[in-house]
Amino acid sequence: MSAFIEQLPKVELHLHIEGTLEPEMVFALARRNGITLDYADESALRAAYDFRDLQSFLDLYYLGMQVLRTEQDYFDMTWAYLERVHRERVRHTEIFFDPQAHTDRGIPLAVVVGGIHRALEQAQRQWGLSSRLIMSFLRHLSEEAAFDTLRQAEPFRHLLAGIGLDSSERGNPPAKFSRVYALAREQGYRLVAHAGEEGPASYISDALDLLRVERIDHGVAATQDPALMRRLARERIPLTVCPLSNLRLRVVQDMADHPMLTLLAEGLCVTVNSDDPAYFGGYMNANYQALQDGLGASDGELLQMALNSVEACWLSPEEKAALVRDIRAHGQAFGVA
Ligand SMILES: Nc1ncnc2[nH]cnc12
Ligand SMILES: [Zn+2]
Repeated sequence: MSAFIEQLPKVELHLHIEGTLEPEMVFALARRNGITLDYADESALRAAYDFRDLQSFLDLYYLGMQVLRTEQDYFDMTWAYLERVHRERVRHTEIFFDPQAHTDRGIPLAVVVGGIHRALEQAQRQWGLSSRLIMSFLRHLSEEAAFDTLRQAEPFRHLLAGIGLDSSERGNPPAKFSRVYALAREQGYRLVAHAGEEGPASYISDALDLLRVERIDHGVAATQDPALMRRLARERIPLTVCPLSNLRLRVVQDMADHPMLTLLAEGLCVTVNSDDPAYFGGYMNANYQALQDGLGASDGELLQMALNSVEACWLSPEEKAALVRDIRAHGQAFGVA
């Protein structure tokens, strides 16, 4: 691991907290909750992490999170992630959770949000590691179910910075949720959506025009549409790109084919993120390292991506300025402009 990457101050903007459940924790929580799993042990589960596409991953992701039952389970999962990324010099993180994947199993939203929020607060107190929480709707479910979830979230409105849209992209276009997004916008939520991961470039334009999102999660399909790329660059719409996720879900066949540096060279506000690190082979450092090793990204390009993450995040201008200073000082210490 390069010392430049290890010590670089980082911001994460695309992380599904349920995607941080390592097989060891899945088994520990299953034992604690008296749940029998279909896999013999941790290594059998890990061996199943060989994905053909997004759906084959999602099937296992929804299965793994069924071990989460109590407020303490949600705390432990979130705390394990925060401890890990604190060691990787992550200074700020914006975290997705999938409420419907829990409430549909009978877990109250108060349990889910309570456990996650308690861990986020402790990380802020203990290490000054700041965070925001983003509630993500499952796009394979109905518009009505998303409306219902938005209503259920009302008591927790003050703990939720924004809403997102994830799960099976193809066949579930942004238009399906335009009315839900309009209501969430009225309620003061910030808006993001997954678009252009497996789906077409038109889903990116639709997320901008129909959902009015301020950031696109993934967005790598933008390379299919030069006019869209120019628009994303001109409007400085951030893309929260996840290199190892794209490789493991076969969005790209090889890291050498990844469009990250093309997007950066075209002037887009691209950022580096881990998506579901327990499933895709690495947290933040590993994603930066993969761009360097597999794509030949220079330290200067990685520094620019780290600065882009600060630009794209939801901290105050003062907090952003402090982070920019630290990232630039890190660059100077390594002789990178
Ligand atoms: N990469 C991804 N795409 C869509 N939905 C997700 N849920 C968790 N990870 C996801
Ligand atoms: Zn994602």
